[in-house]
Amino acid sequence: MARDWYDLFTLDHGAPAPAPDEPEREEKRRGFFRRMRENMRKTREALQAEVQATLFEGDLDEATWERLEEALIYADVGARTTAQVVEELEREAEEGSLVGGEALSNRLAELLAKLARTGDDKIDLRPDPTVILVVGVNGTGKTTTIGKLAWHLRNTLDRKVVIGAADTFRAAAVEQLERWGERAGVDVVKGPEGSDPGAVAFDAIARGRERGADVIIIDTAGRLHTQTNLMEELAKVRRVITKQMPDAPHETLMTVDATTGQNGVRQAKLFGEAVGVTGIILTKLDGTAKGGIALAIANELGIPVKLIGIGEQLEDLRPFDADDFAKALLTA
Ligand SMILES: Nc1nc2c(ncn2[C@@H]2O[C@H](COP(=O)(O)OP(=O)(O)OP(=O)(O)O)[C@@H](O)[C@H]2O)c(=O)[nH]1
Repeated sequence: MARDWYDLFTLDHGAPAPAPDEPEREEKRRGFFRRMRENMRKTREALQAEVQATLFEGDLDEATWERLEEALIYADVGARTTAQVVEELEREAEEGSLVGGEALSNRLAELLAKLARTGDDKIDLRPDPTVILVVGVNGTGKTTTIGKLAWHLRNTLDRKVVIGAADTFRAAAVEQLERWGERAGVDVVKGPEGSDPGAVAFDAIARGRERGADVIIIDTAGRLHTQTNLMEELAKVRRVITKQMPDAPHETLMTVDATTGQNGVRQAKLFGEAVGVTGIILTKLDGTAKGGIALAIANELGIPVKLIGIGEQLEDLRPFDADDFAKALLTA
């Protein structure tokens, strides 16, 4: 059942985070799953009708597989990923190992989950302090996601967190972070408006170390005058961090807005090439019928999705679990 916050992070000596008692944890995981399923209603309903029409009703012929492919492509699972999954399902159905709509749709969920699992999908908090760089295009939910992540690190895992407000391009982003800082009980380090983002990142790490922070999260700009400027600036922030701590940043997370569909896949590719993204945070899955993009990013770019956003509430940011995600997409 649903991966939770305790599963996502690797803590001291590889030990999992101290979690609540199993029954309480299990209850929370069930709650997570229900909420995810409910909030991803748009994608689920769009897919479900087609899965019902293709796998549960009528014969399995050429037209069935084509219609299923169209439905998955519409849900933004991506052409390559869709082709792989449907080909495999068709092959297994022809061999006779899958009989009936339920067996077929369960297998479809399994195949989708398999493709959505890629690379290391945990976040290693063993480096002391752990530096997490967060990048992503404006409006994709970067600032609010950092706030929620800081809240969970502080309040669910009892980690000391410092946030560096290196999005010096947008004053409102700094204010937003400060509000989150107060709410989560974590320090926010900022510079004067328009100051050098590298300098803010540098100060945040220095301050975090002085204060004995376990985790330092660096916010960055999502828009500049040109895209080239932005990529250069992000690469520079990264270099400043590495100069100060040779093995940092330990994690570079990128927010991608699920409602932007395949455009999000292109963004992830671009940022990945410029700053070496190690994990995706896919936001706004609640507002789209195209939630399949999580599968396309993982399978086509080989970057693991580590967190998903399924709404604006604090509890709507959660660790990504490929099996649960596929189930939430396909089960009635
Ligand atoms: N429905 C929904 N809204 C979200 C989710 N994540 C973030 N948002 C909302 O998206 C809007 C933009 O979020 P921000 O955090 O300001 O985005 P940002 O990427 O930091 O944008 P800049 O600060 O402009 O770079 C806010 O209204 C958030 O509440 C999500 O998972 N679902």
